[in-house]
Amino acid sequence: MNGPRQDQTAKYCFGLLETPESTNCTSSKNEDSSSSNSEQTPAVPSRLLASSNSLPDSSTLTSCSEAFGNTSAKKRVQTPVIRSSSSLASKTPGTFKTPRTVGVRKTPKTPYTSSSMTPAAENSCSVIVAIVEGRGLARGEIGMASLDLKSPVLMMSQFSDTQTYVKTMTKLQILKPLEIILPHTVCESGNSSKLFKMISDQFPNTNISSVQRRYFNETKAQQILSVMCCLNNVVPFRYYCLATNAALLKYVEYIQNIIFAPSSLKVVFKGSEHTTMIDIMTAKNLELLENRRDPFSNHSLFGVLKYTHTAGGARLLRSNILQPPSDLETITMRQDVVREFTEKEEVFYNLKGVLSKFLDVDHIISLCVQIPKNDNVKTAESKITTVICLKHLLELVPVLQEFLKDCENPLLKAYCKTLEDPRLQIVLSKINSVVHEDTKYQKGTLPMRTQNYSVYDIFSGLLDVARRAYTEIVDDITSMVTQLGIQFHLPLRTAFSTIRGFYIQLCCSGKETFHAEDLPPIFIKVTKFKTTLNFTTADLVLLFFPDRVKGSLDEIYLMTNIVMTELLGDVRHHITVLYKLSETVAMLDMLLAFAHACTLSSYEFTDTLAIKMGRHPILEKIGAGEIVPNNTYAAEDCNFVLITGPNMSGKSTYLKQVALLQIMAQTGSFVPAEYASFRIASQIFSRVGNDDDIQTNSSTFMLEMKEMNYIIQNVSGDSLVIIDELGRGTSAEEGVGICWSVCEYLLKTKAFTFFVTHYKELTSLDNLYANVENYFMEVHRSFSREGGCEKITYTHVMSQGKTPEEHYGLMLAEMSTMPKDVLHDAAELAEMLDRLRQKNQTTDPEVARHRAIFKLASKLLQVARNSRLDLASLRAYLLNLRLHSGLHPPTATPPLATTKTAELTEGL
Ligand SMILES: Nc1ncnc2c1ncn2[C@@H]1O[C@H](COP(=O)(O)OP(=O)(O)OP(=O)(O)O)[C@@H](O)[C@H]1O
Repeated sequence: MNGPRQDQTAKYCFGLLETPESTNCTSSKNEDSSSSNSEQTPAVPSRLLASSNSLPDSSTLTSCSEAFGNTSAKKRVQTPVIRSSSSLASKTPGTFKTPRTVGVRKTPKTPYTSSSMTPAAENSCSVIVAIVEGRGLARGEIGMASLDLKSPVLMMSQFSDTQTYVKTMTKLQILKPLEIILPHTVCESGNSSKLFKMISDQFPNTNISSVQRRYFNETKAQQILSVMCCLNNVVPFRYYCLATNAALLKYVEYIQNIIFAPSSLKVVFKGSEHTTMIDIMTAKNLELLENRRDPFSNHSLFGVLKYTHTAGGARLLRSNILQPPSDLETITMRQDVVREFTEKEEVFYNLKGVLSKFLDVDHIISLCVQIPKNDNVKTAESKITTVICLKHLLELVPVLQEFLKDCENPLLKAYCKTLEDPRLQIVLSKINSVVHEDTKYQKGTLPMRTQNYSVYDIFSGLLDVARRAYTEIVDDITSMVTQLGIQFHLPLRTAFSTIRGFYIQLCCSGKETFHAEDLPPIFIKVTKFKTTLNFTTADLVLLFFPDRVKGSLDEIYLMTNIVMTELLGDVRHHITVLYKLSETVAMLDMLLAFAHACTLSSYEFTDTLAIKMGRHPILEKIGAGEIVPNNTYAAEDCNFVLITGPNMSGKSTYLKQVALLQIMAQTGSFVPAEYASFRIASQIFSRVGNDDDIQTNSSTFMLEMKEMNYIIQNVSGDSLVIIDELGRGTSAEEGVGICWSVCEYLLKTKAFTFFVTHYKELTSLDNLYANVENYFMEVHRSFSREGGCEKITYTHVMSQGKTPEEHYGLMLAEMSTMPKDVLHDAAELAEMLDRLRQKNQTTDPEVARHRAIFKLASKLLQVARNSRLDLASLRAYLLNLRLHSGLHPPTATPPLATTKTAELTEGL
């Protein structure tokens, strides 16, 4: 064990070579605390320091070096805490920049350092938490990493949260952090995020520090953790929680000055409460958000369900697919809503109609809460637009409420009540006191600009004059463009963009196509955008743009800005009700989308997974050819389903179908099946991928092993696991060995596992384990006279038992142009190996008897838990069960079902 790993002392290196200076960090801390000049902060290993940019523009921010007892906060605001040692940085290849941290609140009292621990410190907080939130469509996706300085356990979690951040706050309450680290972008003064504000409010005694967002880097985290994690520890493939780890670990090293030994850190992944954890690889394998082959196609689960009309609804759908709820009450409540929507067609269409008019509520809220650093025409314009959009939203609220008022579902009633909140109307009347009542939100920059000056003439005649001047100018431009259109017989129209100003647009999407070259020379600066040609004329540029138009508009905006700033200040007092509105609209939109996608949806939640005639939802969306439905069954007595069958018979499709239907059911959506019963899964795992991971430089085999290790370490009794062709990246013997031991590991758990394999040896697992059930994909062979060879027809039907097909790989190969003698030799060898294998596969009658007893006992238990039959039917069913148990000779009594689930059990 004298390899290089041992030489890495208590230090992880971010792609840097180790140098002796790095070990001096701890001892230098005390020297640093007496210094007031943060540039000399020796707490940071100087060789790693790199240049830092200017600090966030905020007078409230104080330097993190306060943590080390420095006093001159003001000076430190101007001077970055961690500075580069340029000479050293330039000498070190690939120097890693240090996280430039800024303590937003007071000094954290670090109770524990790697070198000392006082008794008093033992009871105090010692957890440092890093949090990051996704952006754009991923907003609400929270990554969290926490490290208890008292024990080297790194807790990671990633979950979807609402705009009220209930889950985040709950988690923080549990963690009781000493310090919270956030990306600098969310803490910037005047531009701080809602998450930052909530944390500051709810954790007034916790230090909050900001770190440059670029340190929330998932690739770096993987590098760091690969060095720092315990050898058997596996890090989940989840982007945001990984990203937080990079910032957290770097922060702990540089600011708390704590360095962990390599392979010493334990990583624990904790998903969010009441949601199912789906790791990023599984999300990719199952094509939850994106089609694997074509990222732009909508052939993904998200694409199947995306009938949403609002951005908030789409975001909610996305996060629910990635993290479906796992608490029964939530799911059944949603199911009931979807059912009500499907039953009440009028309500469905009315709600759909009004929701399609909604704008992105979250975006409008964020515009309302952002305070620009400087006021200028652009920010003034944005404020007016925000107010008009908000007015538009609030005017839709009573309409939405009206359509919901007769709904019976408690969830819909609660949403209706939210919409009744008088604060919504208070905000609207405040807006109406400033903006003309007939001002309407309109699509497009030009119409919106015209609306923007529909503010009451608070400044008596002044604003009116400016407004009139602007209208005249716009009228002049419009008539000039109309004239040009008549002159050149072209369908021209006036257009406007903030960057370009006024310009002329020619639409080329109709019957006639226009090319830039064919335009008369009067038209200049021609650009093509999708289906339009955009251009201007010298007259338009000279006469109207920019000064005349811009001057009058600027005047309007600046005058209106004063009013708008005051109005938005008032709106912010009622911002919580707007967040609630946003949540309501998003949830209604998502549930309506589920109702839209609904075809048949009859399912319940029990302890059994039983799907009758289930179909693959994405395959169905693609709509190429007939979809063959299949049944699925897994229960306590049969929680391990082993599937064999020839290539192309539909095994992988079937596996994914099971997981996709489970996810759909847990989101509250329909499932494409005749009937289904699900057991709520706390985690869904998959090992399906077949690509080499170039990014992490892993071979196929290495990747399979990593993924399997992750599953093994995290699987629990209520997980759903799908595994496709494990072990194919190595030799057949090793592959069988690995598969066998993985199967045995999973068989010890109560997880529902669906395992697809080509290794026939594994089918004899059912001799040893009564909870293994073999299934196979049926194919039909026929002789094709035309081709003079055997033909295979794929039925895609799954049946119970082991596949009778032999050497199907060779059959497929025969269809290729492989030389006949090579194939002949291969067939002979395969047959020889088969004979050997069959010799070892004999079923002991005693084993078979034990198996039958186990099955009967499990079925009886299932009946006791789920039966809803009357006494006579139950008696008949139990008699039938005994007769078919294999413990007595069966008679001709037809099977009777207790519930639909039991019916399926029999059917399968
Ligand atoms: N139930 C089904 N109904 C209709 N088409 C199906 C069904 N299942 C699979 N298919 C189609 O059959 C083809 C092969 O399916 P799949 O890749 O799942 O087979 P496989 O058995 O996993 O193959 P291999 O062992 O080579 O990986 C796919 O094109 C798929 O669209």
